[in-house]
Amino acid sequence: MASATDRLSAVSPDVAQEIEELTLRLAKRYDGPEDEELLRELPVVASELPAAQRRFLRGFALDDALGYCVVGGHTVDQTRIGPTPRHWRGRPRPGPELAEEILLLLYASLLGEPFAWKTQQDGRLVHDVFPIKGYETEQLGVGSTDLLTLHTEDAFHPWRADFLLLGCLRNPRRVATTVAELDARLLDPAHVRTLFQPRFLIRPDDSHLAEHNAPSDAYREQFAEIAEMKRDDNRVAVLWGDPAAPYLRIDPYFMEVPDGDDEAAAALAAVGGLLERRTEDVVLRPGDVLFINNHRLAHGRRPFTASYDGTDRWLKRVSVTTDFRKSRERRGTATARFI
Ligand SMILES: NC(=[NH2+])NCCC[C@H](N)C(=O)O
Ligand SMILES: O=C(O)CCC(=O)C(=O)O
Ligand SMILES: [Fe+2]
Repeated sequence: MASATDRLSAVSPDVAQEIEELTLRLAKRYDGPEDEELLRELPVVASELPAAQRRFLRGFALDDALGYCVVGGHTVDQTRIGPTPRHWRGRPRPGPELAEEILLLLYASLLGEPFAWKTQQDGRLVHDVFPIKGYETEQLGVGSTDLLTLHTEDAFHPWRADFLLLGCLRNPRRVATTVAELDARLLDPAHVRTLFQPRFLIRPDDSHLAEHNAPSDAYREQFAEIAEMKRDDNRVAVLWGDPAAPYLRIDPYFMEVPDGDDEAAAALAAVGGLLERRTEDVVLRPGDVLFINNHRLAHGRRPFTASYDGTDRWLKRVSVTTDFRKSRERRGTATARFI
């Protein structure tokens, strides 16, 4: 078992203030989270983050053993960021929370390159996670009243994130993010063998649907591809890598097994059930950054009732890849960040 010190790192109030000064300075200098100059500078400026936290994250990434860790203690100026928005579309850009977005991007740059999808949140680099009216029962980050079921982020996609960062701006009613790591020793070896084989159908989750994005002709091709993948017979393995400590790729809500493959059905139920039984709650506080190893952790969110009065839970989300080349064919230019 990992000890709490492996999982948690906190910056002191003094250091938090220095970091806030840094990110506020950067927020003045750059146009927004997608500013090319900012993105180019990220790893250079990230050297101004405290050595202890950089070392902590280096261990998290290199050791590749834990599913998640948290760096906490950052300052979030509740007055400056303003009320939790009603929607991520139609907001001033940049928003008053640019400093917090930059903090996430700085941390992201220590792990790899931040990237995003043309088919999610109208092609933004930093996503919002807050409840939106009308989406209560959706299996989306912007849902609320239904449990957000355990998933690998963008599990359907071969170029899914290696790391996922969730930065908490506010969470007054202490709604938990759910986390589940896999201990494959607890699975029947026959199930493990099956899970290593490409016998599982997986489909894009609903956040990539055209109906959840503003109509954009520019990305017509990408949405058509998502629609095709929804229909496709895309068969993947759930486990891969080191047989003794396999990586995980799972989103049972959007998965099936081919008709008649009872072995695959039993194995998928077994791993899903194990993850559910081992699920823990992580309640993020403002100023916490949750780092997810997207090959080791399945995550989700407990159900809650939104108030839509500006005080709702508000997180920011950034995807990170350790290998930009694998998506190069689709990114137009070497520095383009949208797949
Ligand atoms: N099991 C699931 N609900 N998977 C989809 C997760 C939500 C998705 N990542 C979003 O941006 O909203
Ligand atoms: O709200 C959370 O804590 C997690 C959200 C999430 O998993 C997502 O947006 O994909
Ligand atoms: Fe997620």
